Amino acid sequence: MLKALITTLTVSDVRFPTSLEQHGSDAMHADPDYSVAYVVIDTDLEKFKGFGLTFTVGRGTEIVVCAVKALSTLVIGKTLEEIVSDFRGFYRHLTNDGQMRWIGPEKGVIQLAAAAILNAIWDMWARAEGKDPKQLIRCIDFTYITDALTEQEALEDQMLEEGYPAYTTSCAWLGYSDEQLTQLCSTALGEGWTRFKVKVGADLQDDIRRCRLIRNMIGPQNTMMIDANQRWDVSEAISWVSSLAEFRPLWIEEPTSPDDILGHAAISKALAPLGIGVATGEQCHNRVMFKQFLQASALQFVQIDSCRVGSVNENLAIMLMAAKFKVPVCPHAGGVGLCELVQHLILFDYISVSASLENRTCEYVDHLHEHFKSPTVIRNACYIPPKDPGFSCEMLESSVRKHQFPHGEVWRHILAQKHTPIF
Ligand SMILES: C[C@H](O)[C@@H](O)[C@@H](O)[C@H](O)C(=O)O
Ligand SMILES: [Mg+2]
Repeated sequence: MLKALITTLTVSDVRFPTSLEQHGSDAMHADPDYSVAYVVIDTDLEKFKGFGLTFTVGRGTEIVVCAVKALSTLVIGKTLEEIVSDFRGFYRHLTNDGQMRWIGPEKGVIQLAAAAILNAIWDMWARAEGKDPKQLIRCIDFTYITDALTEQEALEDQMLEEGYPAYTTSCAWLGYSDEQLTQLCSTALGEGWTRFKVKVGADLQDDIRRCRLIRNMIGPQNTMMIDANQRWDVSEAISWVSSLAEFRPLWIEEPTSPDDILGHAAISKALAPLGIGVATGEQCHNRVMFKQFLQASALQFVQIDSCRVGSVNENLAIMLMAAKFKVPVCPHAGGVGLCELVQHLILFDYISVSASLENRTCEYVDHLHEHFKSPTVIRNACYIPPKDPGFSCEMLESSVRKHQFPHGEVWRHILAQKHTPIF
């Protein structure tokens, strides 16, 4: 299958009307419609395809779709073997095209588009190799090295049996009422969740009330994180979060502009005595910025994202740097398909890089998994390793068809109700 020649790349604008119920809402994104630019790569081998996506929150997905189309010219006509035998070279070919790099480089829409394509290539490669977690281990001859390597097998087994610890963001989106918070939090507690993220940043009194409600429900032993989605200036972040310190959040996520590395460093320094760390990464453009965040001690939790940067290739670099700086990786997930993708990265981080669960947890959001062929499996608030070969982001054809924007039946109906003409 490695010999397969890439013949076509199609990309669709697929949107889910999550804003209707305020799912995903935060202090900066009041009405997200969770969406993807969804990529399908076809080859000259019948039925051998790759599936990839990048996540967006609605309007603007059409621009990412355009960027994917522009980049597709760099992929079509190559064999999978050509790509993966010099994957570093291909990565640079895709992200450093002499003309297209001007609209990046390695940031913004063009970077999201590169991620969608690279995710699809990784999916193809994993399918070609038929990799499942056990198969990788079965390739290794452990003779004479078991004193050094049995641990790795044990880590693998532990993941297969117990899974990777997750936290939930589904209980406390900013647009949810207190009644919803209470009901969702009590259901989550019943399901065994022990870590809960609460959206903050729009109104301090609301935040105090909501954090108190959640802390009272989850008790002192469980973990709470808070997420401001870039809402504050640096000094405002420090004073606002200090007012929430009594609720003992583990971290404040995205307190200020995602580009302000020194600002994050100042916030980290000010909040350290309160025992509150800074987490960021879901809108961090690339490995260079992560390098500086780490060098400046500007974050205490690295939130890699499987679509914001250049797929597995770039996330491997970020995970290895995080390990070197001894900062835990706690990926950003949720949206559409992010949980499906990022679970692969976090398992790699645990089994091959960090070998530690200390201060580590991966985000989980309980929306839209039903649209995937191999949805994530959560057991006792842990990600259970996926068994199907691939990158787990193949969507159901019927879901793609119905949610295509603007002509799929779901959107035709919504736009007709709003009397919005379909362009
Ligand atoms: C608009 C989105 O739902 C964000 O609020 C979401 O990604 C969030 O920051 C998160 O950490 O899950
Ligand atoms: Mg966040």
